[in-house]
Amino acid sequence: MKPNQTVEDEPQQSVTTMKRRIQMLSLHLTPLSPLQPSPQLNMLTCAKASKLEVDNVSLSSYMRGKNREIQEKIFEFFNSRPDLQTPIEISMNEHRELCIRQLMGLVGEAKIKPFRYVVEDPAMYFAISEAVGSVDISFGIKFGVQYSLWGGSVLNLGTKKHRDKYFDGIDNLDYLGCFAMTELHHGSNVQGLQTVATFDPITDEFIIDTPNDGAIKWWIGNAAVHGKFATVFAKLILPTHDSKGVSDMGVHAFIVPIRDLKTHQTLPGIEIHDCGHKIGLNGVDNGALRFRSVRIPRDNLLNRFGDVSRDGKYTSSLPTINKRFAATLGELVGGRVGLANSSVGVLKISVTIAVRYSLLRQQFGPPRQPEVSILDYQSQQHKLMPMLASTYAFHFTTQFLVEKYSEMKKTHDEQLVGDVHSLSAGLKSYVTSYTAKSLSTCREACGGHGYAAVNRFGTLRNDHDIFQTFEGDNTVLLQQVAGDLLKQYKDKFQGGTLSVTWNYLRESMNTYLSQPNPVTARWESADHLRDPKFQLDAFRYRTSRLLQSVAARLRKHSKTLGSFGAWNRCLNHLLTLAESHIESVILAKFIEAVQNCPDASSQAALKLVCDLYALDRIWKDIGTYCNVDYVAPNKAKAIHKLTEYLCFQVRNIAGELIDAFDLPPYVTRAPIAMQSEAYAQYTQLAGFQ
Ligand SMILES: Cc1cc2nc3c(=O)[nH]c(=O)nc-3n(C[C@H](O)[C@H](O)[C@H](O)COP(=O)(O)OP(=O)(O)OC[C@H]3O[C@@H](n4cnc5c(N)ncnc54)[C@H](O)[C@@H]3O)c2cc1C
Repeated sequence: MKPNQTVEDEPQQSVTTMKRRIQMLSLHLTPLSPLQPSPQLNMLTCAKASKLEVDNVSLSSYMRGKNREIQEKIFEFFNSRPDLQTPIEISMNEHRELCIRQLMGLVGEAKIKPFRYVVEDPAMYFAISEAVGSVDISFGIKFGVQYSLWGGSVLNLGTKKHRDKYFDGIDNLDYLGCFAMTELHHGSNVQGLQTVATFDPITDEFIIDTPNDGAIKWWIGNAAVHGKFATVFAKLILPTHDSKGVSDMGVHAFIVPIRDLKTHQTLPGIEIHDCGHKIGLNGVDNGALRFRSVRIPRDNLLNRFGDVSRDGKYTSSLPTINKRFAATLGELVGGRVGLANSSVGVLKISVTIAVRYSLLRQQFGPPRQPEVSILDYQSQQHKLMPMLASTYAFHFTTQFLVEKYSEMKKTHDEQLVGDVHSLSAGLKSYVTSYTAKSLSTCREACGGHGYAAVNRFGTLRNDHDIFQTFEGDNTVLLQQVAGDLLKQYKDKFQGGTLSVTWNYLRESMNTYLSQPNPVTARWESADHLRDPKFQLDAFRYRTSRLLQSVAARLRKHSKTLGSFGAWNRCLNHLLTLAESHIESVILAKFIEAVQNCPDASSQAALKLVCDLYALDRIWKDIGTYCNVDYVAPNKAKAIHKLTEYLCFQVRNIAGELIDAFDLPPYVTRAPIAMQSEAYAQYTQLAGFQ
């Protein structure tokens, strides 16, 4: 009984409450009579009545990155060149040839030369890469292999002599190249690579060898058909001076010419085979490479982190194999930043097609009234609106990642290096997994027409799927994030400082780990639930709890299982921790983006979307929150109701939110995304006049 309630009021209240409950129940149990308006539609009308007005121009200008102009130039160029557009049906060989022509067209005809941006202006480079991937994902990956992997390894792992010798050839595509790290037996475990590069002091050369079939370089992009060079990762072997033995200096990178520059013939000692037809990305020629005593000059060692002198002495500013290995791999994080960024690009395209079509498509409706748009169904909103909200959330967070990466490239600040490494691993993993799942959801949300190849979900899904695996398998990358969190946690206890993205854990040691407050656990007003402080606290509380509990479990299990066994025993827990942390970072960045938005109407729209992102995530994990008494049952119910309401609200501005991505029709392309002309396009394509 409430404090101001009288005893006489009570039975009256109970009767009213009971009546209301019976009414609610009967709504669920009674089949809708043809004359009755559906309760869902009543809710819709309500939601529509309070529709936000969105100033599309300002929202879209807030969303535009500062490098939008170059993206538009790329879209215009390819839009004007039907001969460079990828048809729906294309054979593997034709697709490979088309991809190389697309690349040549970009550089030679559109005069866009991205190579210098790899180091000088990464934000510009990633913007170009995202736009190129919107033309064709195979083209985007081929572009990435040339400039980010092959070119990036030369710039980031080599020194001035390499830059001077190779820059122009890579830039103008005379030196098409590959990045040969993975072997048949080893992908994720790069330290397990077996290819060897043995120094020969007599000839001043390295001899590259594939010691067994397991060491054949596998999956190497650009190798099967087009590549002239490869950056080959191999164990550096030096003869020792004192005895007949040799010493293994760990994995290093070497430039190995694989085809003749003029004749394009495969060079002696090198065997190249085709990895064949793949599930997707068939415009990229992945190949396998075997080396038999291939000699390369000593200068071809990419020697930024370790060098060999003429007399065979090894020098490095880094003291151990592990440190050199970490530094080498650390220079390659640009690829992950690019993949996270491009994956958001794919998600935007997919959500745009699905939402546009869902607004247009009508099925069923109240009796004797027009049919309703399928986006008016609660289930359709449930599939697509949180996805739209996540797309916005990822957009702002990957922008932040790109900024941090660019800053790191300029300053080489050590703390930033660690921060970007972990953030890029976490975001690449989280975003690409999310996009991969969403592509299937979008296809299904568009019904039969979603299955037509022309509407693109199949190609997008197949081409994007491998984003989850290359540049670091997602499950492996998440473990790096978890490992980093645990290290920071331990350092903190030992008096160290936390890096910027992890700052919130400082508080977690105090506030977040205290028992949940039983009073706030019951607060259920919309104002409270939509307060960014509540939302962020909830995300961070979950991360902090997971961190503390997994640390305790690891300590306990390592006594009996050793560290490897204990890690494996807690693996799922560790992965949940990493995802939870990444979600905390994503929400923090989204909230910041909402707060920084200068236009009031755009800010209101973004706030709505951000609230949906936050509450939907909390709702998805509501069991955890309830189990630890962070959220009481009444609050859980309020979160659910509010999430559904926000879905309705976001649905009402879904068209505007999609338009703010500003994707030209050339990029979306799917006829079902063509707004009002969708069906006309469709029938024309099928051959109807
Ligand atoms: C189309 C394509 C293009 C590619 N291009 C290139 C290229 O140009 N250059 C290049 O060098 N490589 C390239 N690769 C290789 C790619 O980088 C590797 O496939 C990737 O690193 C994963 O390694 P793997 O295939 O050995 O997978 P594995 O490491 O064998 O993984 C298989 C499964 O085991 C799981 N697993 C592995 N280790 C662990 C662990 N510690 N804990 C829990 N689970 C684990 C993974 O999660 C995964 O589900 C390409 C691959 C493909 C398919």
